Amino acid sequence: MTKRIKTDICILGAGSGGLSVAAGAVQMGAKVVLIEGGKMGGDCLNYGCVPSKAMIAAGHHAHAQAHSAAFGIANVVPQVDYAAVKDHVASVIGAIAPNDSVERFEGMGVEVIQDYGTFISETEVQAGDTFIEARRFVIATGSSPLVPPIEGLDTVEYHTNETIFELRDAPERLIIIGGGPIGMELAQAHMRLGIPVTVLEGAKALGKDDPELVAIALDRIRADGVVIEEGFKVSRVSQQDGITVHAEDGRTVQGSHLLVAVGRKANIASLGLDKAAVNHERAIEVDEGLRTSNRKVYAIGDVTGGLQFTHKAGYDAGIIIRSMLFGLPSKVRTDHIPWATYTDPEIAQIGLTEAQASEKHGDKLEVLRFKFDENDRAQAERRTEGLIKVMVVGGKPIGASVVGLRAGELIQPYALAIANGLKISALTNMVSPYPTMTEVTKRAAGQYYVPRLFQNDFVKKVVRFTQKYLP
Ligand SMILES: Cc1cc2nc3c(=O)[nH]c(=O)nc-3n(C[C@H](O)[C@H](O)[C@H](O)COP(=O)(O)OP(=O)(O)OC[C@H]3O[C@@H](n4cnc5c(N)ncnc54)[C@H](O)[C@@H]3O)c2cc1C
Ligand SMILES: NC(=O)c1ccc[n+]([C@@H]2O[C@H](COP(=O)([O-])OP(=O)(O)OC[C@H]3O[C@@H](n4cnc5c(N)ncnc54)[C@H](O)[C@@H]3O)[C@@H](O)[C@H]2O)c1
Repeated sequence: MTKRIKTDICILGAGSGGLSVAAGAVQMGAKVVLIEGGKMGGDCLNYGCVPSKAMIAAGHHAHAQAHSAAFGIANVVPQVDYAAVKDHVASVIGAIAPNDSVERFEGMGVEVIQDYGTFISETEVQAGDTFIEARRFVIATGSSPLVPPIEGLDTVEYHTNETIFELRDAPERLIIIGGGPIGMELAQAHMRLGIPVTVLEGAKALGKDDPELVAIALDRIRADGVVIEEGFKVSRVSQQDGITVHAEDGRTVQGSHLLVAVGRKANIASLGLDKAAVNHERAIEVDEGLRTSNRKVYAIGDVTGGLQFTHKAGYDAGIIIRSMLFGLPSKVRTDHIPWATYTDPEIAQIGLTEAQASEKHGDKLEVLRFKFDENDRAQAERRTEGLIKVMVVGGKPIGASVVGLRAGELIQPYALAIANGLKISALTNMVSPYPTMTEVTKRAAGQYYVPRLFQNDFVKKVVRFTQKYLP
């Protein structure tokens, strides 16, 4: 039966971005309709961040069993039950799912429609038999795995992030096409669970991060046993001795299972964007305030392209709530959005990398460096492979890059500093408890003062003078 709804805000997509808008807007008094065609929680909860980090955690435990001898504890060969690991993954998703559930959002007062939505005009969306007119629309439909037109791919059974976490029989040998964050995180997790993995990367693995840091991470990932073939331009895939992937240069790699992880495509195909007068090419085009070419329609998160992270979708949500609910001008910025790749060691980045900062600021750039082997906690943990670099211009950090144990946590003081335009002295003024890994963030900042204080003749003269005459 046809139903018609008039509302303040209608959101398409209940993933990281859409849920944040819905929760914020309804709790501040707006009437909100939330349309979700797939699973509540979107990619992050069901096929992305959560299952991948749960698998990484399982891999970490298996790896620790096999690598404890240096601590005086005998190594053992871990007995991995792949299906039980998947039960663990499912139970972690299950533990978080209530936060994103229909019941929770209906409890807050959101009207949730479980169907796919499509624009039928500039002011109306249809979802099943329901027609929704809204003062403002939010497109938060996310992205899907990009499956490139590789010859023969459609003749073999392949996985993407949408199916790999459902697989319960352990692959004998896993091939992953794509050495980005998805490929490398899942490669190392599987390897540590006892599954031989080969990653086929067309260019450079983890190519979006600082190459010096990436080299440190890749050394350890290779030491775990992952084979990483870079510059591997896939020409075709065939069903031959299991699955065989062929490169343009004649290399071939065989495996029992194939995971394709070569990037994302925005979920825009069935949104009726032309009827909504929303400009788009590969992703939805938005202005600085995340408004589309139709002023009533906003777009946030993965569907806009750019940085595709859960915390970016959540940040976008805050920007448009300000604008939709209070009419206040608000602009997105991206210089303060960090990211982390949860390989072991992790790699984390905020702001400009050294190469980007050098290109932009030339001689004005100072790069501060601190290695983890000078950190006592890293020594105690036997995790001394690690490096932090901080890019400083005019006394302020404009970027930081970290590789090492818990880099995703260690980047956060710099996330705070860059978000608030703090000087490098804000980091050196901080007192870190000893012994913690976070001390590396302060010690890196401290390098700023080494030439200014410890290698400075003028300072030395002043100190000699004061030592003569100070009572
Ligand atoms: C394997 C993997 C690991 C990842 N790990 C991390 C990580 O560790 N940290 C991190 O920050 N990011 C990570 N990401 C990225 C993160 O998952 C995304 O950036 C995030 O989910 C984007 O949120 P979103 O709200 O834009 O879209 P999504 O979370 O994808 O939500 C979009 C929702 O819209 C729904 N939808 C689509 N079309 C319609 C329609 N027409 N009508 C109604 N509903 C519709 C979809 O079903 C979906 O539920 C990972 C991604 C993957 C694939
Ligand atoms: N820890 C995290 O925050 C995290 C983890 C996973 C994913 N993500 C998000 O999901 C996005 C998608 O991840 P992704 O790893 O799929 O994409 P990506 O675009 O980051 O990396 C894809 C890789 O595949 C390679 N590639 C592309 N086509 C290829 C081909 N035909 N043959 C061989 N290699 C090919 C590219 O050179 C690139 O290195 C990320 O950019 C990120 O925004 C985040």
